[in-house]
Amino acid sequence: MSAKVGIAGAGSIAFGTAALLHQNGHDPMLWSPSGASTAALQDGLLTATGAIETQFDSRVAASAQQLAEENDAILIALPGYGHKAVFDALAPHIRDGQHILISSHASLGAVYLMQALAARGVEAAVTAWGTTVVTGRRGEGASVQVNTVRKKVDLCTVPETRSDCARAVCTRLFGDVFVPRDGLLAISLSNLNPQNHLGIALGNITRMERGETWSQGQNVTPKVGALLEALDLERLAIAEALGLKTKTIFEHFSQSFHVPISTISEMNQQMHAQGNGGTGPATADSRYVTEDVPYGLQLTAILGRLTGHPAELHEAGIKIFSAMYARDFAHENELLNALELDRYSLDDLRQAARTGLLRKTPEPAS
Ligand SMILES: NC(=O)C1=CN([C@@H]2O[C@H](COP(=O)(O)OP(=O)(O)OC[C@H]3O[C@@H](n4cnc5c(N)ncnc54)[C@H](OP(=O)(O)O)[C@@H]3O)[C@@H](O)[C@H]2O)C=CC1
Ligand SMILES: CC(C)(CO)C(=O)C(=O)O
Repeated sequence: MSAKVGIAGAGSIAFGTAALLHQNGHDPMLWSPSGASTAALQDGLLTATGAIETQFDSRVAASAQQLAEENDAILIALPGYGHKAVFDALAPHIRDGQHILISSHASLGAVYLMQALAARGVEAAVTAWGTTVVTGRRGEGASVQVNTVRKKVDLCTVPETRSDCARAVCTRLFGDVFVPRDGLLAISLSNLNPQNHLGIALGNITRMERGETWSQGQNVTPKVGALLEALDLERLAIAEALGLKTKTIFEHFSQSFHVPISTISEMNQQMHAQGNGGTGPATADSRYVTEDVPYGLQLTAILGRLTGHPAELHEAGIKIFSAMYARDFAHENELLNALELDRYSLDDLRQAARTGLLRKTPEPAS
């Protein structure tokens, strides 16, 4: 049966995911928070090329309220720095039993949203994806180039009692690609973009700043690849300390970009050779830094400190980019700031990762 899916966002992932939903027989509706990114759909068909080839007339929402009210499920598909504003706009209109999917989840955003819903007495299931189900870039007008449809996407749901039901919903909408993970901390640690983009942006910052057109995969040279592998070891050490299973960087590139396992540099050279190595950012004002540093690296750094496995390269990346951009990326994260994370212990975070609600664990009576 065809489902109505509201998509908050109208950029590359929103368009690509709408195309996948349409291809799977469902009925997407897009919402652009400013209205700017859906303007091209007023008199144009959404046109996908690449890994998905389709063209259709997409529904467009005029407001967050319309998006929530006219759809069965809601997918959040925009950069992490827009999540809080979009959750605040949607939360008053979400109803009992509705499914909210976050693609990709950033910085315990699912907890922020669950708490807003709990304050209204609404019981909805919030599902966090470790990444996106497609990759791509929006092109001219209402077009999107879909570079890849992933074979595996990690997910978890809060409250965890809704996990099976939420996974069934995701599978019906997007296909049998979802791998259940053990709560929101596992999902946070399974998003590899922040660490990968740290190495890629650091190694290519002058290209970005000068607005050059450059191949991302080809420029994961052996030394950039070695940095990505070292960053990965920090992330895996934190996951292990938390008793959580997450994929390695080698599995990530192999499952997302369909290349055999080798060194990370060689895998990226192979992606470049087969045409899905992607194009790197042509501006320093890129989400590879402005999203991934505050909304990705920062949480890994916090978890590293809490578990006694400091993520030194991640921490150094936050400091280096803060110096380059003259910003304080460690304190820019609107979601973590709103959750006041430093008031809570690691055990409180572990609970919240399953329930969606961040509460102080009562001190044992002395
Ligand atoms: N593109 C890719 O291949 C991949 C992307 N991702 C992740 O997926 C997510 C979406 O990425 P992508 O679609 O490429 O990003 P885009 O930059 O294309 O997203 C643009 C959308 O984000 C909205 N937006 C931007 N800033 C804000 C803000 N401050 N408040 C509210 N809305 C805002 C825009 O709003 P408006 O409509 O008002 O202009 C627009 O709808 C990101 O988290 C990204 O890291 C992960 C893996 C691959
Ligand atoms: C290009 C790609 C797929 C890999 O870095 C990506 O994750 C992004 O655009 O955010």
